[in-house]
Amino acid sequence: MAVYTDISEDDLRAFLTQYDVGELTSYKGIAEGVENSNFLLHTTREPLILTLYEKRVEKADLPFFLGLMQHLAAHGLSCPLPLPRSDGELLGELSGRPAAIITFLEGMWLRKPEARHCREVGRALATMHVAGEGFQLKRPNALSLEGWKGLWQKSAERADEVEPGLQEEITEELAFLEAHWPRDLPSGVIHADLFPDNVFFLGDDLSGLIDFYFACNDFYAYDVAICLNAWCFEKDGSYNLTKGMALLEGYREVRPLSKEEMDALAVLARGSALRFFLTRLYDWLTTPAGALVVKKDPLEYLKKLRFHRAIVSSVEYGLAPDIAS
Ligand SMILES: Nc1ncnc2c1ncn2[C@@H]1O[C@H](COP(=O)(O)OP(=O)(O)O)[C@@H](O)[C@H]1O
Ligand SMILES: N[C@@H](CCOP(=O)(O)O)C(=O)O
Repeated sequence: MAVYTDISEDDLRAFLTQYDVGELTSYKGIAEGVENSNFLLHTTREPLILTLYEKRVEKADLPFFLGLMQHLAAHGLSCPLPLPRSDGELLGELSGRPAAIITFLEGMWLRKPEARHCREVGRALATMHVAGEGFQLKRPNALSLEGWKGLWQKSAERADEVEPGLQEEITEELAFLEAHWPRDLPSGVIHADLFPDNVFFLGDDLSGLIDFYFACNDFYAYDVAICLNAWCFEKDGSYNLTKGMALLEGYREVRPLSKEEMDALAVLARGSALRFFLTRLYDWLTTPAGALVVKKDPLEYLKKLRFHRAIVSSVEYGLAPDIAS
């Protein structure tokens, strides 16, 4: 459960006087998520989500995230909208944390997504990439090569506690990625964390995307690689080619992938696997026992990383042989 910061009813009521949302009738902490504290608010009008921004979110980045949601919603993507306060600001403060209220998105995330859902996700990801064009604010990806190195320095010494030999393996992987990371692919605003828990469905229909708090400017194909990792592997660690094919086809229905992007998929997937491995490893080693959060397993991403190392052609991800190399 991710509620790092508690709120009192009095403080919440005082906070809400700055918004035109009706009367608060109830509120509760949400037992999901990893990064921030989220609360579901019921009012005499519509349900709302209150988010208190926590450790990994820089306050200076919040105008980017909140402005992006407004931009994407205005350009045809289904996603939550931040509510302005009576003074026009999107951001306030509650219990000593930066805080915002966003609209409630109907739907549920899928515990067992199937290939047809992966196709929808591919389409939605490409729709987001297209909708993000023209968004004026920029945010470099803090969790790309330089960020990985910083995270690794904080965990390297203790990595072998998680699996013997990890220190050497990850150090070599970082060196490989530094030498082979693409320099020039089509880029723009990416979601950067489009995992199943951030995509809502109503029945089989995708109802919207949430959690834009890792969004940044980076290669579009890197976002595709993040989704392949997050959606197309089975619990036993195997890659599901049918899901990969569906996700890539869905994406390409909305935004074409160039040959350069397709050729780069394996290295981007390695980088993406390393990125989630490193944040999970850091959290694994540092989250205090008893914290109200479910820690995610870094080794799941180590297995994915090893899978991508063995890829010789992007056909293996599900791209048709005539367009893959
Ligand atoms: N706009 C929203 N509408 C409905 N539920 C939401 C919304 N935003 C967050 N939630 C709920 O809160 C949970 C955690 O949100 P998320 O943004 O993923 O948190 P975190 O950034 O901490 O990972 C989601 O799984 C969902 O249940
Ligand atoms: N998706 C990341 C963790 C971030 O969690 P989220 O709740 O913000 O999606 C991972 O799986 O490591």
